[in-house]
Amino acid sequence: MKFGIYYSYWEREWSADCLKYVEKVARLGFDVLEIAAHHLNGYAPAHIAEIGRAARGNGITLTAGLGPSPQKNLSSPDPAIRKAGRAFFEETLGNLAKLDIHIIGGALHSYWPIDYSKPVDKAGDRARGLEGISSLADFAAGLGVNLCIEVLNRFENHVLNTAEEGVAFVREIGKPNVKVMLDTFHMNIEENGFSEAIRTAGPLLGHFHTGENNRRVPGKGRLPWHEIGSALREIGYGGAVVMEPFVKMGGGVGSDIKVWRDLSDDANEAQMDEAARQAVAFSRYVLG
Ligand SMILES: O=C(CO)[C@H](O)[C@H](O)[C@H](O)CO
Ligand SMILES: [Mn+2]
Repeated sequence: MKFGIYYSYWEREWSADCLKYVEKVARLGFDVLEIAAHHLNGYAPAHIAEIGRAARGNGITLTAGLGPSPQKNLSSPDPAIRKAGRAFFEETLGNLAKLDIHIIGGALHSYWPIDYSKPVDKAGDRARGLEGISSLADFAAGLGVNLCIEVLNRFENHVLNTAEEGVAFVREIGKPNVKVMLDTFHMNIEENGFSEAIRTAGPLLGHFHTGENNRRVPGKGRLPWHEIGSALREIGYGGAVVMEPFVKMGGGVGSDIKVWRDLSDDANEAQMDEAARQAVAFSRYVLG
């Protein structure tokens, strides 16, 4: 298992530059830095090369996270939007390959967060999302990228809310580089049990997010980390465990995640760093 953190822990916007976090997370004891793929296509080629060099130099593996926008939604009923989504993914996947990134995770089959003021068509969105990911899978495989389909809680997405639904979706696609992704924050809301859900995903588990019940860093809440660790070891999970804490209000991140109070005890950057350092040490101990 490799242990990582999504840099959105420190940032208010998904478009924030990830470069400065490469050295920081290495210093704090992480193996993996997850970067937002939302605006990767806007990075200059020289900047992409610099991030890649920094990652190699610091011994950091990069992974990518994405909540596709409604305009890039592979499950949209509008064929023009699906086409724009496909073009966005092709360009993004090309940039991921340049960064030696082999994993992208998120609601890739849909968009995020869902606008529930509109009518919900779960069956239609699932069918179109399935077709979109199926037809993208070989393109991603050609670039060495795994598409990890994140199971989210009901308030953020309607298509896949449980490990069982995620597994059925990924099995139906039946491509070796399309995997299930679980996130302990969402599992805590939707699953009957953590071990059961992790066992359901089994060998199809391609990426794993951790966060407490209230999205503080692992170790500061009440999730059953020993149970989660035992289940990950039982299925022989050898992938990345990326913590995804959200503790500060503000910006696009704060509003997408719905952070309406400070959950960091008003931490400054040094205190945020220290909490992350302790959380990765805790994660290695309890999950590894
Ligand atoms: O858990 C999540 C949202 O609640 C997701 O992993 C990411 O935050 C989202 O896809 C943005 O990258
Ligand atoms: Mn997540």
